[in-house]
Amino acid sequence: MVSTLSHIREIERVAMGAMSPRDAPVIQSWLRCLNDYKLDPATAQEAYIVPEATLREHREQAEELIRIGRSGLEALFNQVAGQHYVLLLSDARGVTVDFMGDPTFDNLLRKAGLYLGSEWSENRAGTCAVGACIVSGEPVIIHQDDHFDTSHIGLTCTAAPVFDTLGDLTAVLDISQLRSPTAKASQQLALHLVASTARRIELANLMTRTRNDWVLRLARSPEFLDVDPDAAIALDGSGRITGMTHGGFGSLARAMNMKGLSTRRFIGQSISDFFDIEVDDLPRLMRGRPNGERLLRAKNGLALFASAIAPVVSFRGAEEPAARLPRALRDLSFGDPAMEKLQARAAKLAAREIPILIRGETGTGKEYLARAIHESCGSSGNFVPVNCAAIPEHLIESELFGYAPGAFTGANQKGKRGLIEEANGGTLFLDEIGDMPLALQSRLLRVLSENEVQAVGALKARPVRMRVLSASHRDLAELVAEGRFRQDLYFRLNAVTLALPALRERRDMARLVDHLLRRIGDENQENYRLDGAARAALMRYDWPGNLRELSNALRVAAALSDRGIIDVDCLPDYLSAGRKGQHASGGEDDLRRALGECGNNVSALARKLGVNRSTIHRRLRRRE
Ligand SMILES: Nc1ncnc2c1ncn2[C@@H]1O[C@H](COP(=O)(O)OP(=O)(O)OP(=O)(O)O)[C@@H](O)[C@H]1O
Repeated sequence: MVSTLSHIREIERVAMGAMSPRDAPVIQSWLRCLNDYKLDPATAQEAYIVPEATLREHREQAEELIRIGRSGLEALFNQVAGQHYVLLLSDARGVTVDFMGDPTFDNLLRKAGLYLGSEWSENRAGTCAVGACIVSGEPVIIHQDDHFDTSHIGLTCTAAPVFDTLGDLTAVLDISQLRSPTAKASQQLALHLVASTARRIELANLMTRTRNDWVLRLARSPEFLDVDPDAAIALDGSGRITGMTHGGFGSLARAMNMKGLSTRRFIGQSISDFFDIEVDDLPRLMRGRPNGERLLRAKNGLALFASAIAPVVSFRGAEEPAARLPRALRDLSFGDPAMEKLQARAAKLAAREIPILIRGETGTGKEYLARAIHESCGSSGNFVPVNCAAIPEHLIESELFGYAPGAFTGANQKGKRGLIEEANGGTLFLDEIGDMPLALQSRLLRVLSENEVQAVGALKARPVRMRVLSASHRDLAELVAEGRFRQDLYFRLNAVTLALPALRERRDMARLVDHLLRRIGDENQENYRLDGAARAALMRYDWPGNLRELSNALRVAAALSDRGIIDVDCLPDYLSAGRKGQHASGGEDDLRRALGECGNNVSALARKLGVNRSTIHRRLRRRE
């Protein structure tokens, strides 16, 4: 094996621009380690295993992926049985959420980081298969001293990406060995195995998530059409593409001479834009017909075998589970599996006084969900939202706890009832709870454990009883680990977590858009309709501002429409131009630039981005 010193020297030579016989992805990753993450090849760092609470959160968020990926992992593990391979399934942040390895080597594997909870992001671990795959989105072999960090140069690791149906990287499947032959070519079979398992996981994921849609399986050879197709596409009732297996469709798109591999470009477009079929032709491609008849042709002439699977649940059927939900929780989603699961859990929890932590990016509807839970619980008290990030720090205490008459100079003579008391008998919704100052966290904890509140300057505490819902877009477990959030309060608020998916992850986008348009139409007593190009632009966009941004964009579009027809000109410029908008989830420098463009007016920027003012303030503060 290569010595540590010669490895460091080689990386230094590459940094100086020397030619290297190594593969391009390895060199690119080394340069990222040096230039972007400022890693030092001379400083070896052992594999990092995240704390147990963090692992639990990552696993909870990847619950469905783990379930779907499991059988793929098991099949692959059986294929390589006896060869001392270890399989890791990591999430998009590089944390290993599922693992399969020989328990005899447990200690060695854990030390090498080939274990549950190990973090293989490139900026932490240096060049490694999982990290390089996350950055490039391509399958990759990182063999022995391809690794950047000398701690890992004994390992061989091969990884393939797993994309969700909309084309976002959602996981990485990795196959590794502690010891292997010196030649990198020895891992080619591993590369093939891991890539085909990733393809199957993508297919299984598509099949689970698109129960209400048609699925069109495509293969270049008729024999594999029903058992192992090259790719699959999901289509809604009008023939619009709602999802696909990314890896498989990417290679078919190449064969169809379509430039640009991003499958996002296809979402929302009609199937007849790419193939010589209409939605009405799908039944003739169903199983049972001879394979020879199940042919379709791409626009460039490429012939493919196709097998269509009808929606498992009809649209009417899809409404049945929703009908069993309390009214307030019903129109939260329209066939998105993750949201349906969340709605069912929320309905069960609504009736009990269990504290719930709602997680989700800005604008995903955390407050909307909290209100729906409150309305479903049958209490007659108030719903009192408190945005902990928006209230200035010196006012939070008196706002929340209230104050006694003459408690401090400038206070109202009669004193003031705090928001906690306002919520007595109802629901207190603590939004952005991660921004609550530490000193007040202790006081809040006391209220929750003792069911009484003491106003500022008051001699006696008053009894209160309410349900507490809280929300954060930040990782509270991380704040706890950093000592910025009290662990006891975290456990008290987080009896259970409901995680709202980002809009770009949702599978019911088309129906959600129709629902929001219907709602806007009811308010304006008008009927709105999107033309094909406008709908495609909406489907393609990333929606960093989530539901708030979407709902604002539709409101503006409705106002600009002619006789209710919404075309691309009615959409915000950043949508109709097809570029990604400048948005609050981008870098803080982008945010400063965007703020400058709005004349440093935070309200104007918040309106433009479709987020709350507090979100902008918070992100700017984080930069300071
Ligand atoms: N399921 C839904 N159906 C329709 N509109 C929704 C839904 N969820 C949220 N919205 C709308 O989206 C906007 C944002 O929702 P909300 O304020 O609840 O998000 P949030 O996650 O709490 O945002 P923030 O992180 O900025 O506090 C609101 O205008 C709300 O009415």
